[in-house]
Order: sequence, then structure tokens, then C-alpha cells
Amino acid sequence: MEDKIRVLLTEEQVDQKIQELGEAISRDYAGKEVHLICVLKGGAMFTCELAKRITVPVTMDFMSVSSYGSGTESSGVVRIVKDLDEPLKDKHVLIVEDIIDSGRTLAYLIEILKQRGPSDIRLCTLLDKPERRVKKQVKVDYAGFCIPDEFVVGYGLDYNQKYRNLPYIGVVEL
Ligand SMILES: O=P(O)(O)OC[C@H]1O[C@H](OP(=O)(O)OP(=O)(O)O)[C@H](O)[C@@H]1O
Ligand code: HPA
Repeated sequence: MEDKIRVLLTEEQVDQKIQELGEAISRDYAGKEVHLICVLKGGAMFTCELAKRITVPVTMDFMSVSSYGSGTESSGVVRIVKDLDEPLKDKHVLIVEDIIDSGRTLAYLIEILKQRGPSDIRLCTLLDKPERRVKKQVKVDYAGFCIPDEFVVGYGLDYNQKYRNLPYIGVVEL
């Protein structure tokens, strides 16, 4: 059965925001090379679109962590499912996420990636749900949109693995 999805952010709004983020990142990393870490699966679409709009040299790597059960609530347990291929030593690392919700995934990721000796680590997320934050220490350097506490899909985000392909951000009306 098809779920009813209400549009929260249109494709045009998302595109425009990614362009602005790409410009800000290109300015901030001028004269440097930025190493994008895409957090799969949700971060895939945003990472690719963002990378296209960054004008300084870019390298990319991918990792997959599992932090959620099958529904909409965090389990609190974060596990590396696929690790990075490349070392991070002396790199300017930019972690790219689709959403920061409780902050558990990122709090864990940042701690383990810091131990690998990067020059610096920053965080870029398309969506931020600050009301839901449990891990207050997670500092977001680049956030596309702050959104209310609603379960969203599209642009990489899923509901039971569906809707990742939507080119906009929507709310599933349950
Ligand atoms: O701030 P948090 O509460 O930790 O939630 C954010 C995390 O949850 C989602 O991933 P998910 O575990 O659903 O995996 P997926 O990207 O493969 O869908 C999202 O992509 C973030 O990684
Ligand atoms: O609102 C959300 N939608 C999809 N996946 C998520 N993971 C954390 N929050 C969300």
C-alpha cells in the first residue's frame, strides 16, 4: 500500500540549499583538499549532490553504521557495518550526513574517527532536528535545514527502506 507523503521541503529548496552549502564549504576550505566521508545509506544522495558543488579538490570515502532498528526509534547501539577504505591521517575530514536526530550516530562516529589522526573533522548535515538531541556535544558545522520533530523521508532518508529516492523531503502521514 502507498503511504501518504506531505512535502516539507521541495526539490528546488533542497537544490538551492545544497548549492549554498557547497559555496560555503568551498570558501572555508580554500587552498585545502577536503575529504568527504559519506555515511551510508542515508547520506549517499546528499553527499553526491554536495560534492558536485564543491570547487576545492575533493576526495571521498564511504562508511556504513547501523544505529536504528527497523522502525523510527534509535536503538542507542551504533555498530560499524562497513569501515572506510582510506586512512584519515592529516586529512581535512568532512562527515556528510542526511540527518542528525538524537546525535548518537555522530557522537560515536566522531570519537572513533578522531583517533585516526585527521588534521580536523567537521560535520555537514542536510537536516538537523535539534529538539531530539540526546548527545548535546555534537557540534554541527554546516546544516542545511533545521526541521521540527517529524519523521521525514526522501533525499536518502527512508521509512522501512522506502522513499530514499524521492528528490524532495516529505513527512509520512501515518
Ligand atoms: O542522530 P541519530 O538519532 O543517531 O540519527 C541519525 C542517523 O540515523 C539515520 O541512519 P539510519 O541508522 O536510519 O541508517 P541509514 O542511513 O542506512 O538509513 C541517519 O542517516 C543518521 O545516520
Ligand atoms: O526523520 C527521520 N527519517 C528517516 N530516518 C531517520 N533517522 C533519524 N531520523 C530520521
